[in-house]
Amino acid sequence: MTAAGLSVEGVTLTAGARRLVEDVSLTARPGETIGLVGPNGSGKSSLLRAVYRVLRPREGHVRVDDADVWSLTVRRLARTVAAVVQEGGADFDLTVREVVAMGRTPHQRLLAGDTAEDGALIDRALDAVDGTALAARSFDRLSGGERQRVLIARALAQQPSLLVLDEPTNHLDIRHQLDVLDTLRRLSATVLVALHDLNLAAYYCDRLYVLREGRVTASGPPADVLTPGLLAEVYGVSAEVAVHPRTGAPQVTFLPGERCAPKATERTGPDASVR
Ligand SMILES: Nc1ncnc2c1ncn2[C@@H]1O[C@H](COP(=O)(O)OP(=O)(O)OP(=O)(O)O)[C@@H](O)[C@H]1O
Repeated sequence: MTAAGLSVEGVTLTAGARRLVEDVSLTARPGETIGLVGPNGSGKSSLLRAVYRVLRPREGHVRVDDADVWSLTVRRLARTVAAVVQEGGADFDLTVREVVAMGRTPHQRLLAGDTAEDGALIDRALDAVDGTALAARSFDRLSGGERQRVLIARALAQQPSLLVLDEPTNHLDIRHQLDVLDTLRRLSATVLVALHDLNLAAYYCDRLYVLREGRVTASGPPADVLTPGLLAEVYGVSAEVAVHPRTGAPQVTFLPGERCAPKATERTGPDASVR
């Protein structure tokens, strides 16, 4: 598995007359783990959809290793980019192992079955999400968290150069959240992941992009981005941020009794520097 560079350049996404994302630029160097954070409706899922080529930008480009994603064949795209998305819970009527094996399809010749190497990759992907014991179970009868882990295993089996994940820790208990994020962190692939949990984002991501109302409002290493001022401005919450003495990562402690309103998006004063 190799890692790809990602370059999102001035992307604007629309649905009818509505602008979902406006003039967003983002880069990921090969092997980086990039976190997308921001309030509900800020455009994270829409931006991810543009990266895995479901939403075509109205303006701008998404390039993976310098190739516009819209110029790739479907097969080439599937060998390069894997996605774990929120709407991925389709009814498959397949066993867990069969669902994970679907990740190998882009690498196989037409009608060729799984090779021994495919089998080993499927086993390894299942093991990485603590899913070996689920292998013979019906995917449709799994719990929400079990399904989520299996869909992550399918993406791992795909051996992508770029892995795009929308809230992959949704439905997972804390142990499995940490296991999944540890696994992503160890991958050589480039990872773009939308996360709501700012402390997990701070610990696992090399850099963060903060979206607000469809625009990037701040970006950089977590320690630079996750400041009390930014959290008040973007989320309208009071928080303290300290470097945790054991993990070395910024740790956000929310102060629920001191909620404040998010600031208006118009930036005319000195605060414009957070952009
Ligand atoms: N197909 C669509 N038609 C109209 N509006 C849409 C469409 N898809 C998304 N939106 C709107 O675009 C905005 C951004 O949505 P998006 O799902 O990208 O946000 P998000 O940051 O992922 O939110 P969340 O954290 O709640 O998952 C929202 O206001 C949403 O209602």
